Amino acid sequence: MSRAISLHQVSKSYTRGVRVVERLSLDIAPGEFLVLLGPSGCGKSTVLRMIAGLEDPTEGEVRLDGAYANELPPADRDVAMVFQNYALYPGMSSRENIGFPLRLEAPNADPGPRVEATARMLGIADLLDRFPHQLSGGERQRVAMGRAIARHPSAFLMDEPLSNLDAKLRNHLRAEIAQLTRTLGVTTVYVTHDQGEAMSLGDRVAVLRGGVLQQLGTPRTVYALPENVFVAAFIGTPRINLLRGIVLAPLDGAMSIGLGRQALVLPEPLCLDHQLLRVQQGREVIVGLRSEAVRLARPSDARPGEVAISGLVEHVEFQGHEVLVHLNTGSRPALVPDLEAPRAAAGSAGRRRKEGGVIGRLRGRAGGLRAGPVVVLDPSEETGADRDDPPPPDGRLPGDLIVRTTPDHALRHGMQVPLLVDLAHLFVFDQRGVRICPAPARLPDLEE
Ligand SMILES: Nc1ncnc2c1ncn2[C@@H]1O[C@H](COP(=O)(O)OP(=O)(O)OP(=O)(O)O)[C@@H](O)[C@H]1O
Repeated sequence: MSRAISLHQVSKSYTRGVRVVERLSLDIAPGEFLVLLGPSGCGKSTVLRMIAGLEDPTEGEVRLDGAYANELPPADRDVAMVFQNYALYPGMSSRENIGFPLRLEAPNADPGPRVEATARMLGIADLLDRFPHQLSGGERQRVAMGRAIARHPSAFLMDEPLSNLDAKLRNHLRAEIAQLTRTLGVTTVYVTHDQGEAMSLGDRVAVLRGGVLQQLGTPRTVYALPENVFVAAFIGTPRINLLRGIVLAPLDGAMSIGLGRQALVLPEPLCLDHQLLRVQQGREVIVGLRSEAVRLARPSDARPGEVAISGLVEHVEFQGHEVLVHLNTGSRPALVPDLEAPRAAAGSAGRRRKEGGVIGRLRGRAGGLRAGPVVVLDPSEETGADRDDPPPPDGRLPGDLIVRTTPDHALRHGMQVPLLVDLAHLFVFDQRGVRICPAPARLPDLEE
């Protein structure tokens, strides 16, 4: 039997007053594969542990198949957990490790047939008599999966089960997990900070930031219609280009979005999404362009909906089948604080110092957003650097725009190249980081 799992307004505090999960509501259908995705420390494991019964919610309800389950002991929840560190008993063989929970459940039954059937399913039948120290990482994780599967639980809870493995094995086991959970039809909640893993495994992905749900949707939706700049930046590689822009909507001329030294001129007649941007006239916004939204081509090659800008080649990253070109277009990048990991220490000190500055203002505007502002419009205000010469965010190479292209372009540092931006792939976010183009599905009531 596969289980429905619901969280209703669930919050968790370990320390009084500090919520690591904030009013989280999720409905996971029987047989669904749901991925909890977010950066380190955003509360993913805590959510999983509350579903498993290993942590009590401070507020809210956990429901299993619709029934209130906050007080149900872990052993009565019929869920199996798989951990990052395998958690195998070192003194037991694979056979004993896989059979252990079966012995606990039914001490008088012979676990042998189920252990062997599970091992065959996972391709580890020949490893049953080995001990954990005689197994590779991938084999250990298969045994750990076997221990979870053999019980025939009604849900799997997996906490970064692949993160200790090398990239090749990770991809391989990822495909196995996808196939296995589909075959078994068991509800699975899977925690990861790896967006690629989330996108390839999940029926739906729940993106968390600072304990707050940012978006819940299919991989396709969170990629194509991110609700805010954090989701846009967290999902997709290379990371979406985020540039500071200003909406220019003169009464007597073409509407455009200024990007520092250049502008995106919005083609007439304006589509509905661009018409709706008119109310932002004069306001700062964040422009999001994924690498596939921009191509290296001359203005004369423009297709309908494409507008021309240009960029100076700063760096060329050869990737074999494609090339990532880092360009300087004369615009300023916008930062997403939680994702600029190497900056964390200096950034948080800077944040404290600048509480009254732009961060404070943004925090104020963000209102109830406990996780703080989603975006920092000006990196120089974060770093205290010279406004005219903002350094590239740490961990990123110079340039404000990364474009993907084929390896046949002969590109050199310092070349000026023509670019075409496909406005069908234009994202615009407001100063709080909320997506305003494409327009949100439900527009606010204009009477409000
Ligand atoms: N037992 C605990 N006592 C106090 N604080 C805790 C405890 N467990 C977790 N936390 C804190 O709660 C926050 C969320 O932790 P959690 O492990 O859920 O995050 P995560 O998203 O799973 O992170 P990671 O990907 O690094 O495992 C963190 O700030 C963490 O330090």
